[in-house]
Amino acid sequence: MTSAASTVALIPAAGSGTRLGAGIPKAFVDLAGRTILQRCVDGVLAAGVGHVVVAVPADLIAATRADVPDAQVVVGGSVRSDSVRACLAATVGAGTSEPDVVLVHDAARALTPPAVFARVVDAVLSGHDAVIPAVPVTDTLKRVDVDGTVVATVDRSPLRAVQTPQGFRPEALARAHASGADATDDAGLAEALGMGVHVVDGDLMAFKITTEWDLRLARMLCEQGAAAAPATP
Ligand SMILES: Nc1ccn([C@@H]2O[C@H](COP(=O)(O)OP(=O)(O)OP(=O)(O)O)[C@@H](O)[C@H]2O)c(=O)n1
Ligand SMILES: C[C@](O)(CO)[C@H](O)COP(=O)(O)O
Repeated sequence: MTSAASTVALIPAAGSGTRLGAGIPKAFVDLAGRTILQRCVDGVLAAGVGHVVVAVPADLIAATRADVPDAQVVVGGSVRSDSVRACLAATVGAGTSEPDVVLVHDAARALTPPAVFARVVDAVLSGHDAVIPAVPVTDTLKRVDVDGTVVATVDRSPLRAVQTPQGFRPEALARAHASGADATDDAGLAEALGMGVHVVDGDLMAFKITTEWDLRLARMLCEQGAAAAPATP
């Protein structure tokens, strides 16, 4: 990552993890001896990010401050976009000196390699307002109706699965979130305003821990010491 640049990472970690079904908020689930959130913050700091802001459920603020003492901790919202806005308000909107780049990174993408951070940050510094990492789609995709009948096979060649960290110039991210709208990712809010969004290569190791299967895979990778090794798409 370009060392002279100042970078802030906003980490939404306030989700409940319904699809994982662990009985506790997903970011606080054990991942081979550390929580998912701790591993995520470890990765963000190892990538050279200067300041980290984490949004968590209100009742886990104190526990999070103990778990990730190097991070600023704020209360998240009821949807992901609200949690990102809570992080934004505590940093970019709080009158502190403005960073060169703001990253938004899911706690649930805990094993993201440093090279992905570097590609995203470098692309923002080279002049893009908004940058996302993405990987090609590898399965055949079909549109299916509510009765379970195939409507069409979709051309997958232009499609990409989008990951985080997503990188922005601070002003661009603030503008994207100004409406208070919700979207599945931050770039979606930028797109809705007509901003250009630049795509760089993601990495399979940046997968999102969403289901029990993902968690098993992440635990195996950590136990094998593979978490720091990049995996190409
Ligand atoms: N109100 C919310 C919802 C989600 N997130 C965060 O956004 C990231 C991506 O969301 P996802 O993986 O879908 O997490 P959950 O919303 O917890 O999962 P689920 O939909 O299965 O409940 C996660 O790091 C999650 O903690 C958040 O900060 N605040
Ligand atoms: C932001 C994201 O990880 C990009 O793929 C994704 O959109 C989060 O979606 P989720 O439904 O909240 O997991």
